[in-house]
Amino acid sequence: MAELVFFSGTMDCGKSTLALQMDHNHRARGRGGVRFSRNDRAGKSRISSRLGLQTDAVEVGDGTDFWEEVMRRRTQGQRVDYLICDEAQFYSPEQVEQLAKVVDEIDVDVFAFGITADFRTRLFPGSQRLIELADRVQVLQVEALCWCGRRATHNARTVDGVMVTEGAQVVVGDVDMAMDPAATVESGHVPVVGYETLCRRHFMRRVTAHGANLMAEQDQLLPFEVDACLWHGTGGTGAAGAPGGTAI
Ligand SMILES: Nc1ncnc2c1ncn2[C@@H]1O[C@H](COP(=O)(O)OP(=O)(O)O)[C@@H](O)[C@H]1O
Ligand SMILES: Cc1cn([C@H]2C[C@H](O)[C@@H](COP(=O)(O)O)O2)c(=O)[nH]c1=O
Repeated sequence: MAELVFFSGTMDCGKSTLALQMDHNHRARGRGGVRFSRNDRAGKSRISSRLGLQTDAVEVGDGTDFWEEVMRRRTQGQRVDYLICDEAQFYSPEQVEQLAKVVDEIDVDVFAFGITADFRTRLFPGSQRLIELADRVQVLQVEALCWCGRRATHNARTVDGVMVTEGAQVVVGDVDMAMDPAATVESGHVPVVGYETLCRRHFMRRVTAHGANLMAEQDQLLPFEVDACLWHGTGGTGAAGAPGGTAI
């Protein structure tokens, strides 16, 4: 029996890699599939993984109707056993309902991949509908990490290196683009939007890796020893993880 599965997690946890792997494995066994994506970082009509793999895909737009897409291909004699749907957080709730219909009415497996929540911790409408309708929501095994070493559960947005909680829901970007705010003072500068995965504690406190390093530098200037028990000791990678630092 066909299934609608939502593979979900934070940014940078391997969703697109898994999408490409699943497509490969199903195709290798003779099944016919169609790959879809929307707003991939590599550009239109692509599915790209940070591991270096990328392939072509059908770009989903506001007008895409998944039911019609599958029926058209089948009418033309193309075999369609499954759909790979990357960046599914950007699909509309109606499009997710079309995916459910494809599963239930014509027995096509749908494997959807996407983040659940935006930089304000609010569900994307497409992800919300997937959570409501999917046969299974599968959280990816590979965990993105916060700078402190804890599992990352939230996607923070930075503008010129500073975490923000206001702005448009959709801004395509990557996790490597956070920059030093001090480097942005020259005139004519176009703000750089980036993302950073954080644990809930540091998301709520708005402490990114850059902020944590700044605080650690300030700590080192203190003329006295700060009680070591302030350090939460989770094995963080930044200087802020060092014993003796202020608890952040
Ligand atoms: N140079 C690298 N070596 C090994 N693994 C890497 C490398 N770069 C990225 N990765 C892995 O790729 C994952 C991101 O994969 P990707 O499919 O692009 O994520 P997502 O689609 O969830 O944003 C990272 O969590 C990491 O495990
Ligand atoms: C949190 C958040 C993310 N986005 C964008 C940024 C990326 O282009 C994609 C996520 O891609 P990934 O393969 O999972 O890394 O979503 C956004 O538009 N708005 C947000 O709030």
